[in-house]
Amino acid sequence: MQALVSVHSVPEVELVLAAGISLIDLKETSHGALAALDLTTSKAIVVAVNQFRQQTSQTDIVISATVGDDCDSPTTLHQRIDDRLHIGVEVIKLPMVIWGQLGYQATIDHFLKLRVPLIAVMTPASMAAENMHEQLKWLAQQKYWGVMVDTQDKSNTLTALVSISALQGFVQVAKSLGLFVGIAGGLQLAHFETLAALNPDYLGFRSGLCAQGQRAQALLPEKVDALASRVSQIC
Ligand SMILES: O=C[C@H](O)COP(=O)(O)O
Repeated sequence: MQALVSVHSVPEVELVLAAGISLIDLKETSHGALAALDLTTSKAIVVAVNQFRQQTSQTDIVISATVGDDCDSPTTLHQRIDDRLHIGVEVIKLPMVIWGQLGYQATIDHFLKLRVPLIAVMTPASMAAENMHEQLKWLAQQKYWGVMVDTQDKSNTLTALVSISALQGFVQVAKSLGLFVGIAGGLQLAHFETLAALNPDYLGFRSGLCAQGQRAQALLPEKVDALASRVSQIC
């Protein structure tokens, strides 16, 4: 299992890479849950990751990016995805309000046909929905690369909103369908063991690694190190 950490600057990605975290997620953390990071900063982060790759020959690093909590049109979505792929982002995360909306299907299909790895982000409420299995099946049929659950309201942790058994069902079904599956949403380090036991492909973190548990604050090196060490202990 791996850990994903959302970063919003070059110093942050350097900290995270040095600790041994392999899933690097570009995100604007000052507002929203899946806000897109500006392209200039995103590009600088990608350059820093590529330098690190060259220096260390590490091959398991993956760079993902979000494209916004919402979007105003398919054209804007196309542009946002294209821009990020162009600078070297490898995986694109899409919120449910975008991937679940018919109006965006043609745009999304375009990138799926190009084999661009897309992650569909699901809401906590959808974990308990009767059609959760069907939705995962549909995502797999569409050839999404992965799926993850994440919270929108960062004042609550995922575990306060979704039962462990519902998360277990989500992970099991997604994995059986060949989707790369992640769990995130206000997770603290204390949640690590319980959620890692569900055997997702990754756990995603931001708030729980920041000063005062506030995702807009800086990442704390000791917490990033503690996360990396927990990951290495179970791998
Ligand atoms: O994709 C992972 C998220 O950025 C996690 O953020 P969070 O821990 O603040 O919910």
